[in-house]
Amino acid sequence: MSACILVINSGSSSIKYALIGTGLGTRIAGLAENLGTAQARIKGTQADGSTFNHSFADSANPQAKPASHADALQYILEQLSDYQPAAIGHRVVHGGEKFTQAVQIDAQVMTTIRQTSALAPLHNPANLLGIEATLALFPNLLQVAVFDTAFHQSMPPIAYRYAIPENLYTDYAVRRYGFHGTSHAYVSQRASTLAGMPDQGGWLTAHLGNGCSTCAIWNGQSMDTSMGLTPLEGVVMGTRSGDVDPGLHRFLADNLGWSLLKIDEVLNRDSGLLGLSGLSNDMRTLVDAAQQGHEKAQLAVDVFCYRLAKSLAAMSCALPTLHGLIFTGGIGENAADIRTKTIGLLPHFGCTLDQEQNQRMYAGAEGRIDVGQGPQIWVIPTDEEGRIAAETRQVLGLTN
Ligand SMILES: Nc1ncnc2c1ncn2[C@@H]1O[C@H](COP(=O)(O)OP(=O)(O)O)[C@@H](O)[C@H]1O
Ligand SMILES: CC(=O)OP(=O)(O)O
Ligand SMILES: [Mg+2]
Repeated sequence: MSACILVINSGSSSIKYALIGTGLGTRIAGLAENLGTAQARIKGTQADGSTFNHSFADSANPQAKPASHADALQYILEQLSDYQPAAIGHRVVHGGEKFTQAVQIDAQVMTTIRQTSALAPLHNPANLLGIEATLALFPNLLQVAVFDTAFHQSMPPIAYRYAIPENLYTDYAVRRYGFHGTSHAYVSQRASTLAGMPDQGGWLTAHLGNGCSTCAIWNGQSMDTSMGLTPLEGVVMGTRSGDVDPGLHRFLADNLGWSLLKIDEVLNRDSGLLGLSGLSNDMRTLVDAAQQGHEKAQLAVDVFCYRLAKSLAAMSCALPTLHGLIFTGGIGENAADIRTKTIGLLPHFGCTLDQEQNQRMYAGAEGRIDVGQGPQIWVIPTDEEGRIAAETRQVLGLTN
C-alpha cells in the first residue's frame, strides 16, 4: 500500500481520481461528473472492491447550488482519508512555455500555475484547488504537476505560431500550446504498440470528452493539435464553441454591448453542444434526443462530427503518412454512431469501418475497428491517471 500514487485529474466539469500502486490488486478509482450542474454526481470503488454512487442533488432543497469542484474534492478526500499514498500526481492543464515536462510542486511552481490561469479559466483554478486540498490533507507528501501542454512542446513553429505580429509571441508568449497531451501521448503510444510499431508511424488522435481535441503524432511526437493558446480553439466541445471567426468578438461588443468577459464566458460555458442543442452538453442525452426526433440535438451532433472530421483532415497535413486514427475520451470510447458519422465524412483517408467491431467498442473496450485495408482505426480507452502516476514516479525517482 505504501507505494501507491494518488492521482487527481480535474477537467472542466469532472474530477477523476485514482490510487495506483503495486500494493493494490485493483485501482481505487472514481469519477465526479457534471460538476457545476444540477446533475453532479460521483461514483467510485472502495478498498474492498465495492462501489459507491452519490448524487449531489439536494431533493429537499431544489434551489441548492450545484456541486462544484471544491464540493467534489472534499467528498473524494473523505473517501481516501484511510490511505497514505507515497506521493500525489496532479493533472495541470496549462503549463505555458515554462513547463515542458512534469515537475515537483513547490511554492514557485504554484505561483507560475496561478499566473497561467487566465489562459485556462475552466481548468487551472480547479487544478490549483486540488493541489491546495491535498497539501492540506497530506502536508508531508511530495506532489507532482503533470501538464497537458508538455507533450505538444515538440510541435514545430509552423504549427504553434499564429499569423499575428511577432512581438506578441516574443514578448507575451502568445502561441498555440495544445492540451490533453497526456491522453494523446498515451493512446498513440498504446495503438502503435498494439499495431506492432511502438512509437513509430503517423497517427491522428481524437480525444472527445467534455473538452475535445485532435492531434497529429509522428514517431511518438506531437506535430500539431487543434487547441491553441487556450483550450477554446479547435473542434466543437460540450460547452465550448471551438473555432469561431475572431471578428465575432467585435460584432458582439458593437451590436449587443457585451464585454470581453461576457463573450469569453459565453464561448466557454454556453456554447458547443449545449449552445447548438439548447438541451445539454452531454453527448449521451443528445444522441438519445436526436433518435427521438429532437432537431436541435441532431444538428448539434452533426456539427460536432463535421467539425471533427474537418479537423482530422487538417491535422493529416502534419504527417508524411497516415498509419491510423484513434478515438478516445468518453465520447470517442463509447459513441459508435459518432465514430461512424465522422469516418463517413473522411472518404479520402481510404479507411473503412468494421461496423460489427465498432458497435462492440464501449465501456472500456479496446481494439481495432477497421476492415483491414488502408489506415487503421482504433478505439483506445485513455489512461491519463496511469500516465500521471508513472510520470509522478519518474519525477520523484520512485520505483514501481
Ligand atoms: N455511452 C456514451 N455515448 C455517448 N457519449 C458518452 C457515453 N459515455 C460517455 N459519453 C460522453 O463523454 C463525455 C465525457 O467524457 P469524459 O472523457 O469522461 O470527459 P472529461 O473531459 O470530463 O474527462 C460526455 O459528453 C458524455 O456524454
Ligand atoms: C483541456 C481540456 O479541455 O480538458 P477537459 O476535457 O478535461 O475539460
Ligand atoms: Mg478529461
